[in-house]
Amino acid sequence: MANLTVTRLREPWTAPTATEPVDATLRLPGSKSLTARALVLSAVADGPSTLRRPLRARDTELMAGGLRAMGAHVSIVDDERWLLRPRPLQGPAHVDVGLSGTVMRFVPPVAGLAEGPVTFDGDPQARTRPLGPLLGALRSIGVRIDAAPGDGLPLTVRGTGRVTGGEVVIDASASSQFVSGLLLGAARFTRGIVVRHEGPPVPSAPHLRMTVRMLRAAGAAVDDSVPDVWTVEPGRLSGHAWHIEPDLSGAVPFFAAALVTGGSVTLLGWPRSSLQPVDTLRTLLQRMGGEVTLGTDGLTVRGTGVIHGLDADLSEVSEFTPVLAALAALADAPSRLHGVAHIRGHETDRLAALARELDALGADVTESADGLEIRPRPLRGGTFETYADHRMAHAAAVLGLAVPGIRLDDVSCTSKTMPEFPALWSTMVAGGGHR
Ligand SMILES: O=C(O)C1=C[C@@H](OP(=O)(O)O)[C@@H](O)[C@H](O)C1
Ligand SMILES: C=C(OP(=O)(O)O)C(=O)O
Repeated sequence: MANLTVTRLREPWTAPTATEPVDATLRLPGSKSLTARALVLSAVADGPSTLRRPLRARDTELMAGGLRAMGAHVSIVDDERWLLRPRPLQGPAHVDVGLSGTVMRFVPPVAGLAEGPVTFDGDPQARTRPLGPLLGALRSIGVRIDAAPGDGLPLTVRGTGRVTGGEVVIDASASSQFVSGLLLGAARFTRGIVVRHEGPPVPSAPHLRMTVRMLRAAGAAVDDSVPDVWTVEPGRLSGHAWHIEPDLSGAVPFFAAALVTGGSVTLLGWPRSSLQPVDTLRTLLQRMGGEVTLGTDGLTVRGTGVIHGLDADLSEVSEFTPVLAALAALADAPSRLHGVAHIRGHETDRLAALARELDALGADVTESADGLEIRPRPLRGGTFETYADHRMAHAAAVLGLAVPGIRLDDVSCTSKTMPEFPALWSTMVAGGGHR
């Protein structure tokens, strides 16, 4: 099966160093996770949906492209509004998953509902990301799938237009996205679905709550009252007007800049009640020395001139690990970040990559099975490899605020979730960023 992915051109970048505290008010792009779910739910709904302020980035364009390839009508009215009209899902189709966990885990269950074969492949690193438990679960509810040895990409879902559904048992400890993927299309399965997780804890609980809340908003009957069991009744989903919140994980490096420089960063457009784990981020940043407030103008983080070390289980918010590790390397005391064994299966093995790159800059880092111990030391500039991982690039940018001469081998990986990252970041550091 051909890999149709177009190779990205490497873009080296030297992270700008801050000569004064940042003071910025920014509007950031929409949440990747909310946009991905809104697209999938809209594709299996009965009527048209709109997405207000969605994320326009590689991951969500690939999601839209995959659904389009199977027949959904996705139109980008403008950057503020996308329109999705569901159509009968059909193969033959090809879905390029890029390096996106959401595309590779949310679309195959939906492809089971298509009539005809749907092939999936992605970037070379995508082929090493865990997928087997999801494919096994889908097979157990009647979906035919041919996959590469090791049960990963490239693969073909041989859709028949219907999925029987019913009860599945899965070990979702490698990724919460297995469960979210099974649930998102399940209202359309003949018998709905009961997903029962068996194994070490499922990470990323806030993302599972997001899936459940968005399914309910689309009209699905969902029961998540029993720990590790999720039930979606068969039924129709209605079209919905989705309002996409700004991306919290994408916001983390900008907030970190306030801590590193003793400055202030306000992100506009934060809802009072969020589907993302804002309170967890607030607690973590406060423990590291920041002041966090949610006001009428947005979410503001102020640095107080100190960065404290942090001992924290990050299993619920593992996406934050790279940037928090960068903060930890600049802190006034050692840190222990743990509970995140599964991020070895993210865009890259993030624990190994962070240990290697922080070490190369002079930090004293010990990698454990499920985390990192970081003992701050004076850091020096040098090349920082990003391993095609947007959040490694974010971590390097944060370090670069305080350490001159940090050169990223490639910053284009930030296009996965925020193509405007290098420009926004440079504007913020140069003293701009007011809107
Ligand atoms: O469902 C989602 O949108 C996500 C779930 C999490 O995945 P894992 O549970 O694999 O960490 C998170 O890290 C990822 O960036 C987005
Ligand atoms: C783990 C991440 O992404 P993905 O959705 O590709 O798993 C991430 O964005 O940090």
